[in-house]
Amino acid sequence: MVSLSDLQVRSLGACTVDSPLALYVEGRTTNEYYVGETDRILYDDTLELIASRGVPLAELPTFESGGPRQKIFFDPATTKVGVVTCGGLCPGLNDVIRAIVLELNTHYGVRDVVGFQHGYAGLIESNGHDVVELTPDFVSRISERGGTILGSSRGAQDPSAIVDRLVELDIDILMVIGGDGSMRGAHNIGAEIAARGLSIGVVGVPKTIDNDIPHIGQSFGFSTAFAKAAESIKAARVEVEAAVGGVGIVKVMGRHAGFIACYAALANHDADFVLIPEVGFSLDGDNGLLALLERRVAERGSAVIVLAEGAGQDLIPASDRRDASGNAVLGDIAGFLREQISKDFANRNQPLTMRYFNPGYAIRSVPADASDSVYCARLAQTAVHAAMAGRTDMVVGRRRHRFVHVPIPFVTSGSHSVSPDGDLWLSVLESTAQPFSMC
Ligand SMILES: Nc1ncnc2c1ncn2[C@@H]1O[C@H](COP(=O)(O)OP(=O)(O)O)[C@@H](O)[C@H]1O
Ligand SMILES: O=P(O)(O)OC[C@H]1O[C@](O)(COP(=O)(O)O)[C@@H](O)[C@@H]1O
Repeated sequence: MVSLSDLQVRSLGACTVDSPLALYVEGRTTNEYYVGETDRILYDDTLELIASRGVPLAELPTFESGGPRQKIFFDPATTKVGVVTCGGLCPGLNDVIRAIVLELNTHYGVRDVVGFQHGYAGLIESNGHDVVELTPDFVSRISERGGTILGSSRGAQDPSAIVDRLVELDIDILMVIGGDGSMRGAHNIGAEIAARGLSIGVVGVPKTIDNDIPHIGQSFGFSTAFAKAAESIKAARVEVEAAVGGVGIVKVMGRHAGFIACYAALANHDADFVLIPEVGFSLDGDNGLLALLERRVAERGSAVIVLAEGAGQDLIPASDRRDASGNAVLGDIAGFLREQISKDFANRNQPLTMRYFNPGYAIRSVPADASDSVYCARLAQTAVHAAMAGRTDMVVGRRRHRFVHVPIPFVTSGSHSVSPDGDLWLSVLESTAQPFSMC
């Protein structure tokens, strides 16, 4: 088993760059390691993860740098590429589709690009969805619109039927824009392709508005989404300040991760309490939400609660419902809090004006902002370079300002969430109310 300190010793010169294990520090302050021979990059957290699984150093999986290759695998003149978007919406989907098409056309001369409609369902012939021809003209202005021009869906689809369709349509590369579920699907499709001995590449561009995919840094569209969420928090602040005993609840998406709630709360200073799935909280007691809220409203006249949808699930009856893809359907924490707060204020004879905001779909359906738009384009370009070079069963991501190739199993196992001891959460606590949810 290798420890991080072993690697650090090696990185300081114990190995030469000719050794397959050779590591040297590329930038000592960033804690990233560049494997000279393979043009691969390692990071502390990856090394720790791998070391904790007891993987021998020689077998360390590493992240290959993204970018164009001198040798490509597919002949652009005969290559046909399919694009699909799956799962929930996210700002920037159309930017990614656009940039994939333009990169394939402009830099590689690939003219045959098609889109499958409504997620993996569009790859099942019997569902009867037409295939859309994606030309540079067709995609040139699509990034001005939110959502995805291809449509999306949830729900299990048979990888074998999908590969049948890819073969039937002569697809050489399938580009999947989707979240962890989509990438599990992409991995299964890749396995079916490998089992049949076919040369069809499957390359992913990871998508999640919740920003909870591990190993890829910030996901595209997230920054647009939390900026939009911040607008609702501001609106809630205006409303509650005008009311007598104003309490605002702004529910944002975030099934398992509270990044949208935290970043939106930090973007301006209108939130008093931020509730996220990663940090439990209680309603009752001196340090419980109800007492803190009552004090806040008594002192300042109003309060705004930013609530990630996955927060406080232990306080309400568990639901055994699942969505079409098998994701657990969350209990209605916002409804529960509204009820409890109303009862509590009534019991204390304290005036209350409740304002409830649920901007979830409004947040994720907007077009990407300028920064996300550029990020989407760069991710898409990296994905095209990887795909044309014959890479498969991988996604692209940006880590520490660098575009890399990440094997799909890395992004479908583990999770990325707000660390209760980390800088982000501590900043939220400093800028909002008491650390009640740490109890
Ligand atoms: N565990 C899984 N194995 C294979 N395919 C899956 C799995 N989960 C989801 N999928 C496929 O990925 C698609 C999108 O998954 P979903 O969980 O809804 O969204 P996301 O990709 O955003 O996580 C679904 O339509 C389904 O076909
Ligand atoms: O109503 P839908 O489409 O099922 O989406 C709701 C869910 O989608 C999300 O935005 C995440 O979607 P993905 O898992 O597809 O990325 C969650 O935050 C939210 O719970």
